[in-house]
Amino acid sequence: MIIDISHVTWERGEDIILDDVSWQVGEREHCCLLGLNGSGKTTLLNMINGYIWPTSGKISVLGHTFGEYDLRELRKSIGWVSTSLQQKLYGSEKALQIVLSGKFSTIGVYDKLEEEDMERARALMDSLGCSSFVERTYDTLSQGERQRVLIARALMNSPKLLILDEPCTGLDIFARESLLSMIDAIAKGKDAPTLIYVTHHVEEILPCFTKTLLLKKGQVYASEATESLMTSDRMGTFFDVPVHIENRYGRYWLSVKGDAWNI
Ligand SMILES: Nc1ncnc2c1ncn2[C@@H]1O[C@H](COP(=O)(O)OP(=O)(O)OP(=O)(O)O)[C@@H](O)[C@H]1O
Repeated sequence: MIIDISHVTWERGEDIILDDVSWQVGEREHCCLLGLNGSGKTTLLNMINGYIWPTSGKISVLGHTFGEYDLRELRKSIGWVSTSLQQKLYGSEKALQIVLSGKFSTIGVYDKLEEEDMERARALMDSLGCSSFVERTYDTLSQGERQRVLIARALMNSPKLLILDEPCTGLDIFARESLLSMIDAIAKGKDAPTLIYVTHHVEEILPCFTKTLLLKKGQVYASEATESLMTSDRMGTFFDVPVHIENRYGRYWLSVKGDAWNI
């Protein structure tokens, strides 16, 4: 089992941020995590990466039960691409350096690099369409270019679990589709990591994400095959708004029914 979360609750004062959450993800069972703002997605990811500890319940990631294993070691096998990571990086660093830092899961490179690390970083950048800006500083890159650099960085360590937290935020529609096709290629690759894709948008759910966890107000609303969740009825009840879901070319497209806000 890649992720095994059992009856996890996280309380902050009077507030229950995660409420009796259970979630299992098997090997290469690429999964989407969908929920509106404030539903608890980031909190759950912080927990999977061992940055916060549950008030109650049990967590095991990559077969290691929390509390019995060195989390710093565990994090080396998890690639995590998120906005908070973007904010921590040094803008003056070259894209190649940023990718190389993924080997040590550090911000900046302080350890010795081997020739094969350089080769791997360049090959990853190549496969993610970053070869034209290898030597450019991070702060000169567009949002789409930055996301690709961060994914290359996350893949440096050949992680077993790759978490992509809203990677399409701030991308235009073509940059989004281009990034999604790269993510699809990673999911289908030989020795692919298990992917967790976090989003607010059903349009971004690629066919490779066969399972979906719907999180609502800190609770698991549903965790099952994506196909069975992506119906107008179920998503309308999930969002508490009448919606229409269409499947086109294997992707789901959501529109809010015209009278939902008396438009
Ligand atoms: N340290 C904390 N102390 C108190 N409340 C917190 C803390 N961290 C998160 N919360 C609250 O928990 C709820 C869930 O937050 P979280 O960031 O996990 O949601 P999210 O689904 O990632 O939202 P978004 O899509 O907007 O990023 C929010 O109401 C947030 O204010």
